Amino acid sequence: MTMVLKLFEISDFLLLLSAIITIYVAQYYYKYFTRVNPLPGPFPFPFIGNLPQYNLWFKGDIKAFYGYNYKKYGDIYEVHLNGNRNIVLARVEYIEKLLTPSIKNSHLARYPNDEGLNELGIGGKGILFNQDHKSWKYNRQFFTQAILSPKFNNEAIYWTNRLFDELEGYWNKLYLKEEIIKENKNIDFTTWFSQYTNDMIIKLLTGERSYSMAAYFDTLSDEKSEHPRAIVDDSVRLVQALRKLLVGFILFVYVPPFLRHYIPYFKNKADDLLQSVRFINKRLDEIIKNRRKEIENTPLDKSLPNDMLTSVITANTPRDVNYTKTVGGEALNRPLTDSEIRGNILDGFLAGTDTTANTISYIVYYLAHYPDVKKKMMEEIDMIFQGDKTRPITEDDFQKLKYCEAIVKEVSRIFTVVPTILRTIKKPDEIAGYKWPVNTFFRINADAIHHNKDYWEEPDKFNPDRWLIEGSESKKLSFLMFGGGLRICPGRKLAMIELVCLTALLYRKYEIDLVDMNASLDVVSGGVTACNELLVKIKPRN
Ligand code: HEM
Repeated sequence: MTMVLKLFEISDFLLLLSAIITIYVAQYYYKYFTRVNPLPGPFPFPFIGNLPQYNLWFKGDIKAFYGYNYKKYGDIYEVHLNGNRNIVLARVEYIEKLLTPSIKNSHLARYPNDEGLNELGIGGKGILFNQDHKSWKYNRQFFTQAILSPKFNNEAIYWTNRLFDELEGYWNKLYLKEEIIKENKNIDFTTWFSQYTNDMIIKLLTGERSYSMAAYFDTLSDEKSEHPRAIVDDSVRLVQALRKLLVGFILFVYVPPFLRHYIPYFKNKADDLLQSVRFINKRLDEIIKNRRKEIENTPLDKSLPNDMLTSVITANTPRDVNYTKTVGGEALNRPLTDSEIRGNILDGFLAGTDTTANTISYIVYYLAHYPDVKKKMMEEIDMIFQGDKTRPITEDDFQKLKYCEAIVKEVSRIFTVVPTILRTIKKPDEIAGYKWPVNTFFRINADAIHHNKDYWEEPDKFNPDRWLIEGSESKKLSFLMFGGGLRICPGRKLAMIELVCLTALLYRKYEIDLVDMNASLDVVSGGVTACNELLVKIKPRN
């Protein structure tokens, strides 16, 4: 009897469960088939949308996934991921409203919701993850003021040279001694430049030295770097926490709170990330506090360092030459709080390291495959430096390195490091010929736009010269290396300084060859397309 009851109970339970699932599935597909503006796209599954196609077929590679669907479905299609309907756009005519630089443009949000980012403590602060229009505008004003100032640019050129000297010091010991050159050792270029950009951005943003390159050198060499171990370890801890946040924040954007809070796999990851954020905040707060003290103790007539931290601390104080009385028509003439300052510094790190480091790897890859381009570049470099392989690069040199600049742009067009750009509309609007409700999530496929023959002549040809032909400016919004509109990358000048100067510093002195000319680029593409490894051999140029 109890057996029968038990069976009855189990079958009842299964019946109930299957009824719930059937209702959910029916409701899911009812919503899907009655959605506003149905567009072509891969067919979604209940609960998981297009996750199987994205994860199983394309191994979570954004570039490959959106590239494949673009070929199949065209300039406008939809995919369903992470509980959101993504409208994917690949024509400049479709994105004008989203990326118009007018202050009247209200489509400034990136993500459909910011609950998770707020929970992580990075939403509503700084600029990168800030979806609050007023607060974003306020912070962006000071970020831009700091990073685009001439003295910041000079600082960037100075540190590009200085850290390159440090890098060469390590390379000399590891790869370039007479007896080692014969061994023809492989260098993982990507890892070195990832460490380089960490050290570079931390110095420029905070004025503090960090020792990522030294730490990497220490892992490769028996002879250790000259920097005290404790200082190296301390800076590595900060960089590791920052990198964890950079890679992991997406968990707080797309994974539902229930999973983050209660399901062990997600909860452990979420807790780990929250701990990293607490650590980062504590370290940055210490740095901010110390700098405030240093500034207070510096007489008004004495100049201050040129890093971003000093600029944002002194913004809207008597030290500020650009005292800003209004921001977007509103009186916001107060200095930034510590929490706002922290948000801006954090954003500079998150947005300014991997983007730059990976681009330099792609430049090396393309130059190796296009000897004619490399030859032309060498002519420019040799003309400017006249055989001097060691003098620091100046602002004047940077301005003259036009072909190097064209190479940076062409590599970024043909192999785009940020393949898609995101916007969510916060009021209904007509976009790409359809009327969309509030909170529609758009993904602009920069990669596809960069390869569209309507905007580019022979789009698949790697041709830096296209950037130098007078009067052949690319069509508005067809080049999205740095995004566009009001949220365009504020670090673009810094990025160009780093990339152009590094290209010249590297090639004026070294011959750089790929270890395997037949290998394609080894990349994984998320928000940023990251190079896993780029093995090269270097030797001094004759
Ligand atoms: C090759 C290097 C770089 C590339 C390709 C790049 C690309 C981008 C792109 C595509 C965006 C999104 C723009 C949009 O949504 O329209 C962006 C935003 C941003 N970038 Fe960069 N970036 C680079 C370097 C840097 C550097 C060096 C910094 C600063 C230190 C920086 C700071 C930022 C910030 C703070 C944002 C957010 C802007 C906002 O939301 O208002 N980036 N970047």
